[in-house]
Amino acid sequence: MTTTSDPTSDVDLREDVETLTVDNVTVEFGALKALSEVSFTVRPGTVHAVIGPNGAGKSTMFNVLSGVYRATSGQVRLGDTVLTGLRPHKIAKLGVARAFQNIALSAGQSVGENLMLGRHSLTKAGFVSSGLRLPSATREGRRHGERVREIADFLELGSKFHTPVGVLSYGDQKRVEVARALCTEPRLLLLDEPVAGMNAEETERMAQAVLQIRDGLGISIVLVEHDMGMVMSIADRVTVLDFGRRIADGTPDETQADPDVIRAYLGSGDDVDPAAAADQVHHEESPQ
Ligand SMILES: Nc1ncnc2c1ncn2[C@@H]1O[C@H](COP(=O)(O)OP(=O)(O)OP(=O)(O)O)[C@@H](O)[C@H]1O
Repeated sequence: MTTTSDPTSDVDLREDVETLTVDNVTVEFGALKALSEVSFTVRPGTVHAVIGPNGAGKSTMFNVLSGVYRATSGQVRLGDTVLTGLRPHKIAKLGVARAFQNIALSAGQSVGENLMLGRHSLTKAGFVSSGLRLPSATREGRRHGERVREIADFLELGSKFHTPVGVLSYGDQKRVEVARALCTEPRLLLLDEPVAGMNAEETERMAQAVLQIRDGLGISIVLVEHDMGMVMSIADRVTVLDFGRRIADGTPDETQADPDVIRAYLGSGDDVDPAAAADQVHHEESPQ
C-alpha cells in the first residue's frame, strides 16, 4: 500500500481547493454534548481522518460538516466562506460532496445512470431542452457522459458501467457511491466510514481509491472512520475524538503513540487495537 507522505510536495492541487477550518465546534443534544469545542484544520489536498471509539462524535462531526446538523456554537469555514448555518444543498454547491455510510444508490439503475444522477447539479440544459433533444442539450449531455465515464474508469468501475448497481458486490457499490460524489466535481470530499462492513480486500481497494482521488484530482478528503488500521495507513493527519472532545491531533505516527488515544481505544472495549494498527502500518511501510 502507498504510505503516508507529505502530499503538499508532490500533488497537483486543484486551484480552488482551500483550507477547511473547524473552529471550536460544539453540538448539544439537550443536556448531551456530542461535540465539545472541537477544532482542527484540513490542509488543501490532504486526507484528514477523524476517528474515535463508539459514541465519540464522528457522525455528528460529519453531519455538521455537511450541514445536516447545526453547530450549537463554533464555526466551520472553507477558505473564508462560513459553512456553519448553511443548508446541505448550499454546502454541496460550494464544492463539498459527501458519500454516505449507508449506500444510497438506485439499485435498479446502472452504474452509469447512478453517476449521471450525481452529475445532475452540474447539468445546465433544462428538462424541456433535454426532452426535445436540442443540439445544445445533446452536446452538453455528451460532455457529461464522457466525464462520468472517466470517473467510472478512475475508480475501476468502467467494466461495470452498464451493470445494475443492485447486483454489484458491496465493495463495488461503495465505490459507486464515492464515484457519484466525485461526479459533482467537489473540491472537498467527505467520506463517512467508507470501509464499514468491508472485507480486507475491499478495504485495501477503497484505501487505494482514496489516495488516488487525493493525488489524481488534487482535492481534500475528510475521512470519518472507525477502522483505525485503514486510517493510519493513508491519512496525512488524524484528529481523534473521545466523548465529543478532541483528545489528539497529529500525524498517524504521533496519534497512535499518544497515551490518551491508546487509553480511549482500549477503554472502549473496541476490537481495534492501536498497537496492532501501528504494526500494520509498519509492516506495510517495510521495503519489499
Ligand atoms: N440526533 C441525535 N440526538 C441525540 N443524541 C445524538 C444524536 N446524534 C448523536 N447523538 C449522541 O451524540 C453522541 C455522539 O454520537 P455520534 O453518532 O456522533 O458518535 P460516533 O463517533 O459516530 O459513534 P459510532 O462510531 O458509534 O457511530 C452519542 O452519545 C450519541 O448518542
